[in-house]
Amino acid sequence: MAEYKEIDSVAVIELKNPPANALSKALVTGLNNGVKRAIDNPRIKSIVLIGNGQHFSAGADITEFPRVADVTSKQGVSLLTVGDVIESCNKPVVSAIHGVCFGGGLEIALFSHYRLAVQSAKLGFPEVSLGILPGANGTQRLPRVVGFEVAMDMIVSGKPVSAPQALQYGILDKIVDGDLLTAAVQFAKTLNTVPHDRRLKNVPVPNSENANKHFEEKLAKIKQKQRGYIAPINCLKAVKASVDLPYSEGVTKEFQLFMELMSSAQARGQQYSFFSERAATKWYLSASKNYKVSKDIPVKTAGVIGAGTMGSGIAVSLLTSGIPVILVEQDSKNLERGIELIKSILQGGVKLKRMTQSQMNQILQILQPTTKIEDLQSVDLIIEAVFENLKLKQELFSKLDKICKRDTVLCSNTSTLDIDKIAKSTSRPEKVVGTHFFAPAHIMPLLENVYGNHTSAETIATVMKLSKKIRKIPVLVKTCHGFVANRTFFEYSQELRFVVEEGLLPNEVDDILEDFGMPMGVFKVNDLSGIDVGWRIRQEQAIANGFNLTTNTRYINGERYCAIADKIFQAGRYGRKTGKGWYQYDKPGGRVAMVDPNVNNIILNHCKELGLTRRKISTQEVIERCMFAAINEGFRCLEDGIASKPEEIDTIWLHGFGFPRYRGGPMFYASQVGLRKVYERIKYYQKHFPETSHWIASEMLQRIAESGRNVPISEWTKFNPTPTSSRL
Ligand SMILES: CCCCCCC/C=C/C(=O)SCCNC(=O)CCNC(=O)[C@H](O)C(C)(C)COP(=O)(O)OP(=O)(O)OC[C@H]1O[C@@H](n2cnc3c(N)ncnc32)[C@H](O)[C@@H]1OP(=O)(O)O
Repeated sequence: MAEYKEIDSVAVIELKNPPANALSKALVTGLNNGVKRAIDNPRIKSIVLIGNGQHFSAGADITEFPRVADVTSKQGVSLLTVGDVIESCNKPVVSAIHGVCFGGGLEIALFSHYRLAVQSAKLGFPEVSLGILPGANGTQRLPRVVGFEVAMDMIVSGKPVSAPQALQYGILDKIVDGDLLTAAVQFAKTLNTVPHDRRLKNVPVPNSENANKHFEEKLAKIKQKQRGYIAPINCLKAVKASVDLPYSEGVTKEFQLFMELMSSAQARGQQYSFFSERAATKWYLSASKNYKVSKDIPVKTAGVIGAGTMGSGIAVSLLTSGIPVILVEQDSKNLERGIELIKSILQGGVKLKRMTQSQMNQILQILQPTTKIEDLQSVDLIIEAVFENLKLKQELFSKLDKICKRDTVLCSNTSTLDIDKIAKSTSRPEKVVGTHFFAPAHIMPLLENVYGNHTSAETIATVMKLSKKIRKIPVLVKTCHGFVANRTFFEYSQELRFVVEEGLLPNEVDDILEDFGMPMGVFKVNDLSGIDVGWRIRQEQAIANGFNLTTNTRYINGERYCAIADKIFQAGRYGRKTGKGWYQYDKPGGRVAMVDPNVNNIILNHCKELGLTRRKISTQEVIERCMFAAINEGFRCLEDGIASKPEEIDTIWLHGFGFPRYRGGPMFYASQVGLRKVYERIKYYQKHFPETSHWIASEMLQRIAESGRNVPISEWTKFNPTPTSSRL
C-alpha cells in the first residue's frame, strides 16, 4: 500500500493503491509506518512522498465513507494522525506530485514541508462535489498559503488548478522537468532542517483584510447559484474560520462543519452520484458484448447532418475535442446560418476565456461546411440532427448507406424514435446507433446512447468512447419510444400538467419544483424547448396511433389527457422564442419569465368549459405525483430492459435534466423515501386517478416493496421479473 525505499540519505515513500491511490485506511496506515520508519532511521535526512502509477492521490477513499464512524474513530490511523506526524517531523518532507493531487492527497501535501510537481499535475479540493469539505485541515492550511480569497474560491468551487497556477499561488515550491523522483530526491538532499514557517499551522493567513466582504459576497452567490446545497456554505464557513480563529480552534470548527456534512443526506446523494456516473459508463449486454472486451473504431473524422441548433452544438462538441467535422445542410442559406451559430458559440468561449481567438481560428480550420452529402463518403462516423420525423430520417439513412464507406458508424440524434426503424432503411443495421444529445448540445453533459436489436458491440464501444472524448457523460440504453430520458420525463411533465388542470398555476408548480432543487420548473423548460415542438410530437404520436387530437380531448383511448398545452399552442404562444408561452417574456428570445394573466385565463376557461372544479394542492402532493410517476416509469424501463441499472436512470436525470445532485437522482430519491412508501403512494394515486396508466405500479417495484426488507439500490435488479441484461 505504501512502499518504502531509501535512496542514499533520502527515504522515498510511494503511495500505491491503484488506480488513483485513494487514501484507504490501509494506505494511510502504510504511509504512517513509512514516515515513522524514516524518522527512526538516523541515516535518513529527508523524506519524499510520491504516487505510484498515474497520480499522486485522488484523496480519501470514498468507498470507505459510508462508515462515518471509521472516519472519526480515534482508533487506528486517520489522515489527521499521519498529517501531524508529517508536519511535526524534524526531517524535511517533500511531496512530489504528478497526475492529480486531490482532497486528502492535497492535505497530505500541505502537511509536507515542501511541494514539487510536474507541469501537467492538477491540484484541488473537489470535496464540495461529494457534499463534504476538506476535513483533514485543508480549510485551515490552504488559506495560510494562498490567502483567504483564493482558498475560498478553490474550496467552494471544488475546481482544480494547474501546476503553473499552483506555483503562482505558492502552493508549489517548484515545477520540475524530467523524471519526478530523481528531481525530488535531488531537491530533498539539499534540505537539512525544517524552518518554522514551513509548518503551515505556524503561519498566519495572508491577505485577509477584506475577508468579511468576500465572505458575504460569496455567500450571496452560493445562495443564488447553488440554491439548496449545504456543502458550499459549510466550506465557506470553514475557510472563514481560518481567518477568524487561531489554528487550534479553526481545526475544531472545521471538524464540526465536516461532521455536519458527513452525516447529511445531501452527502449521501452526492457520493452516490459520483459512483453512479461511473457505474453508468460500464455497459454490459453479454459476456462477449461489454465495455471490457468490445473494441471501438477510432473516430478520426466525423460528419454532422443538419446545422440547426442541435447540429451546430454537436459540431462544436466534436470540433473542440479536435475531431474534424464535415457539416452538411440542404442549402447554402441554412448552412451559412449554421456556420454563424458555430462561430457565435465559439466566440462565447473566447469571451469566457475558455479559449483564445487563435484557438478558435484553429478550430474553424477543421470545420468543412458543405451542401453535398456525398462529401461524407469517407468519414468514420456521422451524426444526423435533422427534423424529428421518421420518414425523413429513414430516407437520409438509406442515402448515407449508399454513399458512405462500409465501416462508417451512422448515428441519429433522435430523442424519441425507434433506432431499429431507422436502421432497417440501411443494409448495415449493425452500424446504426442513437446518440441523443441534450440542448444546448455543446453544454449539456449527458449523451444518451441508444442501441437497437442489431447494433454491434463495436458500434456501441465506438459511441461510448467518443462520448468521453467529447467530454460527455455517456449512458447506454436500449431502443424504445422515448428511450429512458423522455419516457420518464414525459410521465413527470404529464402529471404536472394534470396538477395545473386540477388547481395550481404553472408558476406555482415551477416554484415548488425549483424549491425541490430542479434548476428550472417544468413549464419554464417547456417554454425553452418550444411549445410547438411538444405539440408536434403529440400530434405525430396521435396520428401514428390513429387518434385525432382536439383541444377538448379529455381522454385518448381511455387515458386521461390534458389539452391545456394545446390551447397555449393555439394561442400562438410557442415559448421563449416568441416571447410568450406558459409565461410572458420581456422580448422574443428573452430570459425573464413573468406570470401572464392571459395564460391563467386560458387555464381557468379550460376548466370551466370542461366543468372541472379546481382545488388547493399541497407541495407534498405535487412532488409525490411528478416524482413517483417518473420513478414508476424508471422501474418499467428496468423491467423492459431499456435501462439495465437504476444508476443509468439517475445519471440521465442528473446530467440531462439537472436533477439536484444532492438528491442523487429519482431512483436514489425513491430509495431514500423508501420503496414501500413509494409503492403505497402509487397505489393510492392509482385509486384516485384510475384513468392514468402510469399509476399502475411496476411489478419490480411491487416485488421489492413487498419483500419486507430495505433492499439496497445495488440489489434492485435482482427483483426484475424479466431481466434482459446483467449487471456488472
Ligand atoms: C476527521 C476527518 C478526517 C478525514 C477527512 C477526509 C477529508 C478528505 C476527503 C477527500 O479526500 S474526499 C475525495 C476527494 N477526491 C475526489 O473527489 C476525487 C475523485 N476522483 C476523481 O476526480 C477521478 O476519479 C480521478 C482521480 C481524476 C480519475 O479520473 P479518471 O477519469 O481517470 O478515472 P475514474 O473513472 O474517475 O476513476 C477510476 C477509478 O478510481 C475510483 N476512484 C477515484 N477516486 C477515488 C476516491 N477518492 N476514492 C475511491 N475511489 C476512487 C473511481 O471510482 C473509479 O473506480 P472504478 O469505476 O474503476 O471502479
